[in-house]
This record gives sequence, structure tokens and C-alpha cells, in this order.
Amino acid sequence: MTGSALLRARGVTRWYGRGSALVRAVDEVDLEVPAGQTLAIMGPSGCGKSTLLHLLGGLQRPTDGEIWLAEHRIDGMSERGLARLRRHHVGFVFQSFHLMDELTAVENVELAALLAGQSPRRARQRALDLLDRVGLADRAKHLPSALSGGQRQRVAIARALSNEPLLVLADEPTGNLDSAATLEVLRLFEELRRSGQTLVVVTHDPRIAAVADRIISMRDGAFADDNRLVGTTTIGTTTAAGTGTVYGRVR
Ligand SMILES: Nc1ncnc2c1ncn2[C@@H]1O[C@H](COP(=O)(O)OP(=O)(O)OP(=O)(O)O)[C@@H](O)[C@H]1O
Repeated sequence: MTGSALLRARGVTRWYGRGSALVRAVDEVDLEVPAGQTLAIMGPSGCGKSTLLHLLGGLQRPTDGEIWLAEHRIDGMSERGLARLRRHHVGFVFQSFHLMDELTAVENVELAALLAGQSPRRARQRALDLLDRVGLADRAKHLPSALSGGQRQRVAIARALSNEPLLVLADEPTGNLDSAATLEVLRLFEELRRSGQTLVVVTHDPRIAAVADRIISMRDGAFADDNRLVGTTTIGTTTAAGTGTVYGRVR
């Protein structure tokens, strides 16, 4: 496959189960995400958003199709290769934070940096810098249990950035958060977008989607709409299944 996009998927399909329980969760998806783009993926429950995100980040393998992250072809990569790719090049943010309960905020972030091969000194400094970036410098020594949901998710975002990832993938990052905490995460994503971080976020929350450069709506494992947003205008809309929702953003 050719192309200069950072993330490329061609004909990506993922089946689950067998026999009468066979489900085609992702159905021949083609996708190109240029470096620096913030992409939101939306759609009804069960339409395949999380599965697609997992495939793009090498957490699962496609049944069919090709996926490239920069020069790395990740479909069909060995478990070891995928683990290395995730450690070095991908940052994940999950709905339920997935922090280590017995480690402090700074240790959670530092651990990911260490696993990505940074020296202990550099990993500690990077972790402190990232906690500062997400507004939690004064919470570095706190355990996750002593942090609010929004603060935990900000630690998780700092952790996702600790390996200087090519790509950050977020799966329902505000799904467990109240409105105020959602705003904290939203501001952070807005800052990430401005910094040029490539970001793909699966969300049901139109407020999160509204900070994206582009919103794809999925239905039944495939793309129904692909809206690229520039300021408050929508361009390059491809609509396979009727009129899509248009989200505006004021910059
Ligand atoms: N491990 C699995 N085994 C079998 N079927 C699965 C598995 N994971 C997901 N599915 C099915 O694949 C389809 C897509 O699921 P997926 O979780 O990707 O959807 P989603 O859009 O992320 O949903 P939600 O918004 O509810 O999280 C669904 O029909 C789901 O039931």
C-alpha cells in the first residue's frame, strides 16, 4: 500500500464468533488519517467502533485487510511485534482509565515511559512534565484512589503520551466522567489537537467530537458518513447512508 497518511487501513474486516453466532463487527473499512489529524468515530452501540480502534492500535488483529502505522504494517504482525509497536508508538486512553492502583500518578506515567525504553531519569522527568501538562503537578504523589475520575483520566492521558506516541487512541474517554470532568478532558484533547498530536477518539459525546477535525459515523461495521471539519464548515462529505449529522466548531 502506498500513501503518506500516518495511519492507513484498506479493506479491514473483523469477524467474531463462529457458525450461527458469527458477527461481522468491522466490514471492509478503508481509512487514511494524516499526521496531526484529530478524528472522532461515532455511531450507535455495537456498530464496531471499539473493534476498529483496537484493530488500528494493534490490540486485535483483523480477519482481513491491511493496516499500516507509518512504515509499520501491523495486520499479521506477531504478538511480540504488536506489543513492541504499542509500547513505542501508540498511546491508549480507555473509558475505565486502567491505572495501576498501587502506583502513584507519577509512577503510572513513568512506568509506561520506562517500558518504552527511556532511561529512569528521563522517564521520571517526562512523567513530571506530562503531569504538569495535564494540570496535575500537585497530584504526582497521589494514588489513583485519592484522585477524582477526571484527574484519573488526565493521568491516563499523560501516560498515553509518555512514549511520545505517533498515534493516540481513546475509547469513550469521557464515558465514566461527569460533566465537569468531561470538560477537563475536552480541554486537554483540544490542546493535543493544537499541538499536532494524531488522535483517534471513539465517543458518544458530541462535545468531544466537536473538537475533532473530522468525524466519521459508523453503522453496521462500516462508515456511513465522513465529515471533515474546517472551522464551522463541513467539507468533503461522503454520505453512503443518507444525510449525516454536521458538527460545527468555532475556532
Ligand atoms: N469478543 C467479542 N466476541 C464476539 N462478538 C463481539 C466481541 N466484541 C464485540 N463483539 C460484537 O461486535 C460488534 C461490534 O462491537 P463493538 O464493541 O466494536 O461496538 P461499539 O460500536 O464499540 O459498541 P459500544 O458503543 O456499545 O461500545 C457487536 O455486535 C458486538 O456484540
